[in-house]
Amino acid sequence: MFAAGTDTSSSTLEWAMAELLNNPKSLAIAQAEMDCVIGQNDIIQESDISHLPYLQAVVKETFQFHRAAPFLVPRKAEADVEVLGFMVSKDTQVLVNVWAIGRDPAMWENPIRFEPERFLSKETDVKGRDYELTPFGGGRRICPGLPLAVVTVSLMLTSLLYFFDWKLPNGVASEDLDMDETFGITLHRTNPLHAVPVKKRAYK
Ligand code: HEM
Repeated sequence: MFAAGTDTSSSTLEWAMAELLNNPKSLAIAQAEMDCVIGQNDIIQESDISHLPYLQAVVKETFQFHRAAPFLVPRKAEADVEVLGFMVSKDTQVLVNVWAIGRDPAMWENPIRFEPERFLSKETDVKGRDYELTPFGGGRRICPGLPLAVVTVSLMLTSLLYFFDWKLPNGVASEDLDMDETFGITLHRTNPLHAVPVKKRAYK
């Protein structure tokens, strides 16, 4: 439970920050939205998230682009079954490559570009009903931490962007930020993100 709940959320948050630093226009839009919605309250509440559509789109785009569990949890076929013309025999172990679904141009326009805007005009959600976006899996074994994870990633990201501006260290240009991925049970950045916070407002 601890491994399933911590590594996945922290890795998703790190990817979200990396993508925003790599895409300064998206970062500016997300921060401007927070300045407008949360204003000078200097405190963030869970209820603010529902008023931050761009932030929600950034979180969804991070889930779509960097699936924390790229192959979900292995399944076993209960019976012989045909899937898309392939015969899967009873008892075969099946891995669902949701990472590849997230990069499939047949499913997504510009799949390898970080574009939160794609979610502003779509109802697609991560709750296991839209098969092109299942970062939490689906069916009976869907991640039980889904609601908690969506809220914590959204709140942590909002806190980082509302209270701080962010720079890359040592004059690294945003477009040069290394975005290499390393696969395992969970998917990580190959090199941890180094970013410099610049205090923007005080926490009350
Ligand atoms: C960004 C955060 C997270 C992501 C992307 C994520 C993703 C996943 C995925 C893909 C699965 C497998 C589902 C399947 O194969 O259909 C899973 C299972 C699981 N997750 Fe999460 N998870 C996250 C956060 C959490 C949190 C916060 C908790 C608990 C507090 C949690 C607890 C679990 C547990 C217990 C399972 C195993 C469920 C089972 O096998 O029946 N996860 N998660």
